[in-house]
Amino acid sequence: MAAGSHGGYRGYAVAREREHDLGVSRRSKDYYHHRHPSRHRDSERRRDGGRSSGRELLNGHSHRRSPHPPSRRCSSGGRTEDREPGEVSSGSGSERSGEPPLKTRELRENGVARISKEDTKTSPSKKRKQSPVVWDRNGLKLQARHPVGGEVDAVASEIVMHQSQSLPVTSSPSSVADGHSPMILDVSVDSRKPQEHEKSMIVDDEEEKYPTMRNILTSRWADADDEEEKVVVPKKKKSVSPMDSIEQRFTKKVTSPELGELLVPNSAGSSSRSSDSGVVQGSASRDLEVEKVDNVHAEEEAGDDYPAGHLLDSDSEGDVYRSGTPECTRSPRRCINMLQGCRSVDEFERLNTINEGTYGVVFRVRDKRTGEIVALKKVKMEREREGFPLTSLREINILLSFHHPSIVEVKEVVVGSSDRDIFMVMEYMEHDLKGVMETMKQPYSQSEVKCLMLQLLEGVKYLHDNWVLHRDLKTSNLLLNNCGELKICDFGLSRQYGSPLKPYTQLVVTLWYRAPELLLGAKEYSTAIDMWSLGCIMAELLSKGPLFNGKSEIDQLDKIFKTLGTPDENIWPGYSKLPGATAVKFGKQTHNRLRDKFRAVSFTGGPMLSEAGFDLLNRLLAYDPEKRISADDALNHEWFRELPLPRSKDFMPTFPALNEQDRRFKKHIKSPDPLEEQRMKEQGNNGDRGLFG
Ligand SMILES: Nc1ncnc2c1ncn2[C@@H]1O[C@H](COP(=O)(O)OP(=O)(O)OP(=O)(O)O)[C@@H](O)[C@H]1O
Repeated sequence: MAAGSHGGYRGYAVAREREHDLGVSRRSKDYYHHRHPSRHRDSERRRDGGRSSGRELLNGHSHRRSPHPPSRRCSSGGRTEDREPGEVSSGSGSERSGEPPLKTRELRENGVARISKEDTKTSPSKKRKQSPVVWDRNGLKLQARHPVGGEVDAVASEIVMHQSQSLPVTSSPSSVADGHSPMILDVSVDSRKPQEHEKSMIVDDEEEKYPTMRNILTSRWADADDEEEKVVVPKKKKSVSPMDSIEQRFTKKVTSPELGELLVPNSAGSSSRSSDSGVVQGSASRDLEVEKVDNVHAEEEAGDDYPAGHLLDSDSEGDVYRSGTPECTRSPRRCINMLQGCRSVDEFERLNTINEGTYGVVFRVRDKRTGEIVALKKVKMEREREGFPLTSLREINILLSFHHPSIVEVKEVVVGSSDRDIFMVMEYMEHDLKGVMETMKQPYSQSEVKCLMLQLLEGVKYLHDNWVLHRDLKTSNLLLNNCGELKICDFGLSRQYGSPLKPYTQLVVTLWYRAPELLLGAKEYSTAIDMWSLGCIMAELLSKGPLFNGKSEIDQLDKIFKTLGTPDENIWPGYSKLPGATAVKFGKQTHNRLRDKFRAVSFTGGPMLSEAGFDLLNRLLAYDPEKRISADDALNHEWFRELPLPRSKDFMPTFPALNEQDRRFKKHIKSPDPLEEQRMKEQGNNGDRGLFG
């Protein structure tokens, strides 16, 4: 049991008063020394009052700059090695450029970075990190780099979801060495599909209109080994018959499916299978088909000719592009029965419903076999006309691939009695941050916020290092347990991003946490959107209330501008070119008033934030996405090194397990969610129609 759990919540309040953000427990110091030995030495040396050096203009606000601006380099190896068991890891054992994944010298357009080709070519020392997840692109020929190097047919590179193949916590894409997308796809245009290729270059929305073969079998594990990546494996896949290939895979896997493992059917269209834990009878209709039905992305819906229940594997030739007959018989090697080998949901005893979100309902259950309490998230299918919801597929794909202490773990996928009952089995967490804050009388203290922010930043760094944008970071998507651990959940809106940036939909991120570039219509965006959300979350942790709680996009922008000042070309080059910048006239607010909300010293009980803390907050909320601090740099920010030091997880407050209750009908003020917004727009019930109607 965590030390902190002895005291419970009442003890916590008393302890917090005692701490009062000044005294730091010896344990806490030990934690810090242990965690950042070199940083501590540095900070000892630096504690000389030289904190008033540079000044920098962020958000039009002149503010103090840390005397030791966060190094663009992140301390790497030491941090990982020195970690206490269970401590979050930055996940970076690899080299760092000191810049966010996409950063090299960049061209700027609409305030959003575009990578320059010359730069990518002239950075031979930088190595692109492989993305763990590969989405197929219809109309494009996918050539995936084999984990041990070289290019292989995308189908050949299928990777079975398997615990032992978890993506290493260490990763750092750092940069792009060859100017290709970090998706590791050598994309050559299928000459038969010129128009499709052109379309795919236009916008993400467009690209995603196609019923692509996104599937959870094409995940790929990042491989930090330079040498291995350089090895070229001959394209032997072409010479292997599809059926051979399937059979090989089938015979290898069918007998003992591992947790989360996805199996290939032994014959086209047939999917009878059993597992030792529960027989799951299948049929073609039980298979899952990846269908392009993404509620959020304003994407074109798939043709009606895809029956529900098939998952198509990637197609390296692009020849099933929007094809109307996805039956396995037509293209057996592409048919993946991802349910094969999955356990039945009957193997779990339902304890209670935790919550019902937009994309699924979450239950607390007990695994009858092991007695373990886990969370089951049922994938919502009713909104899908057919096929498997893309959002859920992405979530399953990413969560099965990722293993990090700050990211909720999906253990396996299980199936129910009906074709459409698919569940993710996740580690169970007692609370989510939003629920916890609603029950707290006082906000978290600075040292507690530091503990939570460090974990959050570690998780986000891991995602960004692995080329994934979460795109919906908010307090209800941050789970907490009574061991003081924070884990990011809900990857329904997440997606892989690449280099160069491509246009993506703006309708992502719950309104209150949505970055200004999204609100202003930027279609090219990157990791900075998640960092903005983190700024909003940090402020919320400190004040126990949302920072910008707009009711509509315009209201949201208005609230941001009133607090941070109205942006202009000086503080945000490219701002005036953003579609929304001229669409609405906002009142001119010249000052950044953020400091008024977070005082360095508070006599009124309001949230307190030191200069360094304010500096970090301001950098997270920088208007210009290029100036916005990266997760890597934020982890190295002075604030985490100054007193009060981050609280040890062991001493974080504990609360009665909120998730043992049914929280579905609890009334709370909720930020409009992108899916709800989309629905309202579809229904023409837009209230405030937003910047773009
Ligand atoms: N692993 C878990 N353990 C305990 N509770 C969980 C877990 N995963 C999710 N929950 C609870 O269920 C809620 C909804 O989960 P999640 O956000 O994944 O669903 P969603 O349908 O995508 O929700 P949203 O509408 O916020 O997008 C969370 O806020 C949390 O309270």
